[in-house]
Amino acid sequence: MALVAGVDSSTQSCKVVVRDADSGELVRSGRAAHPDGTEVDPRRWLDALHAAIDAAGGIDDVDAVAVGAQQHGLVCLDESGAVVRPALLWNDTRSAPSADDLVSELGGAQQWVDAVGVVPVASITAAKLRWVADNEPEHANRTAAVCLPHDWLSWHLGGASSLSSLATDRGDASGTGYFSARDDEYRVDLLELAFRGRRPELPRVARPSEGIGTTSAGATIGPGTGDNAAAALALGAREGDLVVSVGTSGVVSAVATVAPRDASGLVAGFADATGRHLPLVCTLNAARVLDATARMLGVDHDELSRLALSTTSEGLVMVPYFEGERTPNRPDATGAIHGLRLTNSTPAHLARAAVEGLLCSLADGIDHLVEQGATVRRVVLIGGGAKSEALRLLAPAVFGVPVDVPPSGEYVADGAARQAAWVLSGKDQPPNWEFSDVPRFEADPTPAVRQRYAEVRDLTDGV
Ligand SMILES: Nc1ncnc2c1ncn2[C@@H]1O[C@H](COP(=O)(O)OP(=O)(O)O)[C@@H](O)[C@H]1O
Ligand SMILES: O=C(CO)[C@@H](O)[C@H](O)COP(=O)(O)O
Repeated sequence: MALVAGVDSSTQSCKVVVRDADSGELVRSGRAAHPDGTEVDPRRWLDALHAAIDAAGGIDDVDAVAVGAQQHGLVCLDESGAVVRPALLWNDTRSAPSADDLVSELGGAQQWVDAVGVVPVASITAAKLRWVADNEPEHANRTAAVCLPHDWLSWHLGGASSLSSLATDRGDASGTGYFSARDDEYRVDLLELAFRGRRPELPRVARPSEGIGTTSAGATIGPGTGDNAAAALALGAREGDLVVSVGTSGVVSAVATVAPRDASGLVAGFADATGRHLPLVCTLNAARVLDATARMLGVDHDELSRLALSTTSEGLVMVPYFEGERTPNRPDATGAIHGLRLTNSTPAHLARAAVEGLLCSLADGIDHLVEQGATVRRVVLIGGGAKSEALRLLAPAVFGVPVDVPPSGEYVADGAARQAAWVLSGKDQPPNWEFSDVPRFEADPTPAVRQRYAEVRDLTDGV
């Protein structure tokens, strides 16, 4: 039996799954925590990867491995391959003014969409490069190569021999702001614009099922990809499937054969891991809104969910911009509670408002994707937040459509494992792994909840 391993190096933790390459059956798994914070030394990701691999019983017996990881994070390397400064993560908003500068320097949002399908916001790698160039010129001058979290981990799995052996894939490259998913090529002019004339080496963009190296134990290393592209691959997403992920980020994405061109910047024109496109809306505030609300109420997640389901919100609305927001682009916004009355000032109402506020921000994301031409055949809910029963039960009410919730699992790591099996097979298409029956959640739509959220959403913008 050939085995493959898949990795999800996400914002909060590293997860490893080992699966049968032919059937996809789960053989074993492991995980390890990442440090907190919006800048992280990549070597801590490597520590967590090794700890997660150990927890999964090792990967010396696998034939192929691939890495999925959080998108956009900026890893700067010097001539020797050493890390120049801690990686700036996708949810680090200090680069917001740099993003605005880049948009105006190219002539506006439409110019960026025409060039790379993406309008820079703080999360996009190009904005982080500009921030380093303007604020840490000594680090910028030492930077000989730039890559993304998954590129860097794959490179280390393969021995990290030289900068020229760095490789990435189209899915993750499309989140940099200097790669066009539509034209399948780097825009070195935009890299230079972002890094103020510097031209660091970039990872080679491998084909979706191309091996990019071997581990010390001889396993083939797949190209890997960004976490959202990996999740789509795991779920076998087809046109009409909207994948909603509630992790640290809230993401709504859909595979498409045509690249979107959204000059409003709400929908990013990323690529998927199979050669198609992955129009995507991403928020900064998702599972941690529930974490914070549970903390405020002094309860655990199960109790938060029970409280939320024990009442309606009765006019209480939470706007969940706890960490600023990316979609809409309000990096300085804060969270807010609206509509407090003596009658709704209870832990249960607050719990309900938190779940509904989070779902309303995701529902806005669904609307944006539909406005960009996505069709909705089904909505699939994944990510750590989907473990909340309240989220599962209230999602179809707030979204106004039935919601499929696959069994709790590591879909990003699974997508990476499926890519590894694809690389191993040498075939045109990923292997046909069996999917178990997916429970469908249905509920009467509650448009009044969204209406009330829309009335107050824009009242708090910055401090
Ligand atoms: N039962 C639960 N209800 C709500 N949130 C949960 C539950 N269990 C875990 N989470 C949250 O899910 C998040 C982790 O999800 P995950 O998708 O792994 O995130 P990431 O990919 O960003 O690292 C954490 O914020 C965690 O607190
Ligand atoms: O920035 C994006 C997508 O554009 C995020 O989806 C990151 O890729 C982080 O994902 P999680 O760790 O929250 O799953």
